[in-house]
Amino acid sequence: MSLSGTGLTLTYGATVALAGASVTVAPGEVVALVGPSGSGKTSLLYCLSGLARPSSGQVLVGDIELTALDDAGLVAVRREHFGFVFQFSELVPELTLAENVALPLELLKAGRRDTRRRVAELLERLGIGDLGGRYPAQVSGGQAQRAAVARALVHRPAVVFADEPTGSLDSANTDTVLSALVELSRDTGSSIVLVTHDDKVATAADRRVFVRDGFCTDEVLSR
Ligand SMILES: Nc1ncnc2c1ncn2[C@@H]1O[C@H](COP(=O)(O)OP(=O)(O)OP(=O)(O)O)[C@@H](O)[C@H]1O
Repeated sequence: MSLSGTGLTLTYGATVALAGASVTVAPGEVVALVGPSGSGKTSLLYCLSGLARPSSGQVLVGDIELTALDDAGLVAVRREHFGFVFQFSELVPELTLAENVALPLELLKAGRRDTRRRVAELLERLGIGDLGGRYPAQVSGGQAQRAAVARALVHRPAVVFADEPTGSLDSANTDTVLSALVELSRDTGSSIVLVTHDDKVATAADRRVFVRDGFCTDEVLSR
């Protein structure tokens, strides 16, 4: 599914976070949003993913107009078509890693056996196959972030949104988490929209989109 945002604006009181930003992400494409601090990268990611409503502009996911949906419609699209990875893994502390990874499939009412198989396969591929029974507090930050990547991809979403997914990791864990995210998304055909300050992470993307003063366009980027 392609994803596009057109003419997105977002204001917080007197602060203009987005000033008419436009970006299109092709199916399977990995796009890094880069730019100075406060330029609007996270705001853009939030508007594209339905975590925030733009003040004006349009977001299309395939032929679904995200910006026209009510809250229940937004939740349904996010559950089925999107996956999320944040800077700190934000796993549910009361659930084991395997239970955390299974959550998106359970919300979509997937069968129990398929869920168990898919969760085990992903944990294995991420090198944490033996940690499925542990709770988030019992694993390292890098291991928790790998589980967060598994959770974002378990339901084969159209788009994974990742806000500083390696921002809290050392360089070895950054490499592991980043390559897992990109490789697994190739398998599932998911596109990735990621916000990063790390040049190495941005280089792993198919394309970089420069956000400045709440603005970006695909034309500027392709220069
Ligand atoms: N919840 C909020 N309330 C008020 N202002 C906000 C809020 N979120 C963001 N802003 C403001 O909107 C602008 C864009 O912020 P945003 O977080 O999108 O930038 P960013 O490029 O992701 O920054 P960083 O790289 O520092 O994370 C900034 O001026 C910021 O202070």
